[in-house]
Amino acid sequence: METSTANQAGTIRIEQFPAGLEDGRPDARTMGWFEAVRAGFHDGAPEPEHVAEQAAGYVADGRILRAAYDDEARPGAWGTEIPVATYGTMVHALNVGGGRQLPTHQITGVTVRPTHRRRGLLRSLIIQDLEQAAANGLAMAALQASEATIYGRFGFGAATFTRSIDVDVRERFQLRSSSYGTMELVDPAALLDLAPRIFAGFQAGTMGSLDRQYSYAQVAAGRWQWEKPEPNRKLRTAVHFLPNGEPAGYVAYKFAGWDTEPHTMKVVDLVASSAASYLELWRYLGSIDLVQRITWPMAPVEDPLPWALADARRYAVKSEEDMLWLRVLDPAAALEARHFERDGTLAIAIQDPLGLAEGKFRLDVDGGRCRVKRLDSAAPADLTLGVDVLGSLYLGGAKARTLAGAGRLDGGDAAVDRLDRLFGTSAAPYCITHF
Ligand SMILES: CC(=O)SCCNC(=O)CCNC(=O)[C@H](O)C(C)(C)COP(=O)(O)OP(=O)(O)OC[C@H]1O[C@@H](n2cnc3c(N)ncnc32)[C@H](O)[C@@H]1OP(=O)(O)O
Repeated sequence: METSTANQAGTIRIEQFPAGLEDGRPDARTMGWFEAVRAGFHDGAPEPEHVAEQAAGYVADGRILRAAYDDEARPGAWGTEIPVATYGTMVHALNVGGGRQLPTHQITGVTVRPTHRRRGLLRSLIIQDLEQAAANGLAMAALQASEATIYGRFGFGAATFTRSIDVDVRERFQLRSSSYGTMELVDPAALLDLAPRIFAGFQAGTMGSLDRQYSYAQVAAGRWQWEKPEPNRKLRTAVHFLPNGEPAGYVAYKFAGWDTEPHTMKVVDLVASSAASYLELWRYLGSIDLVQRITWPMAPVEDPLPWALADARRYAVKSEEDMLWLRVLDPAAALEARHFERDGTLAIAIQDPLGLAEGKFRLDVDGGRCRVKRLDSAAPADLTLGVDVLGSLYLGGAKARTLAGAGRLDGGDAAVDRLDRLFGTSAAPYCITHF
């Protein structure tokens, strides 16, 4: 697909194409996209020995790439085949509670060349893409934001959060519970098969989790690093097996080096399909000799670990960050897909700067299922909120009371409480998939 957009940068040609391989190499458009996206995130030029594997990963993910080209050649400038803006999408399942999964439109790899920034290129790309995703029947879009100030204007709200933690594992590290099942150090290669299997258990049981793309099993297996498809020889991996022999959790980790004080083990990936497995992974990490600290940037905000420790002060939260941002494209389909823990009724007015989710809707929740009816514009609403606020509320990761206090939604106290009761979840949503 090809379109043109006239913006303050002049006429820019936008193309949309699937990530592609030709004779085992990225095709020309995919290669140009790689060049541009790496420059956009301040990485070096793509390394010839890596691009084929990376492109194969993109193909496996079914990624669709968008690229904006400025065809006006200037002497010595980067070739016109290298886009001035990049944008990528793929679709994976989002756990929306009660084990239900909602196909979700993921946006990634958004960059605009410094020479073309702030001329409306991102705006053109994202509007075109969101409209297309909605027309294709996708009810939800998601991204992770490099800066918190960019995507609210396009209807995205922060929906899940994670903690970066340091755990002191010197002599006093001890769990209150007795051990369960067995931990085994395994060859990282075994994770190629085990990691997706274990993650499937996590995905099925964790509201807010997004299914993972191709690169995750490669990283857990030590075949790739996060930054590039190059083996990670420092990686160690251990698996938790239930008493019946089923693999239920894994941790991939690497030593930070003897020069790092305190001596630190960095968790690269940690996935547990149950709370018990989660604690066994930590029991294992805490038992590694010569290590004084474990670091992990993806801990849950409602983390059982400090409560499981004999000394909770071994556990320090270094920061808490937004992780998944959600954008409702179709309110009726998104809300009807979600599981609700309580029944109730509410009429909401949604304001959407792009018009996609604009309107008034009545929510009737019965037995965990929501039925949504569109109301006419004159109908009264209990609450008025922006579509970005709905994105933050959707998984229960933010409370209406908090957002009302911030002046982000309009309505009486009783309606705000009703929304919180309706959308409340027994566990905070949790996503450990970067994309
Ligand atoms: C999902 C992801 O991939 S997140 C990664 C995002 N990419 C990066 O952080 C890489 C470095 N940054 C960039 O490449 C660019 O600056 C981008 C992609 C963030 C913005 O691209 P641009 O083409 O300059 O944005 P564009 O001109 O369309 O701006 C659209 C609106 O967003 C605003 N905006 C753009 N970037 C930013 C920013 N970094 N902070 C705050 N506002 C911003 C603009 O002011 C404009 O506002 P308005 O239309 O409401 O007046």
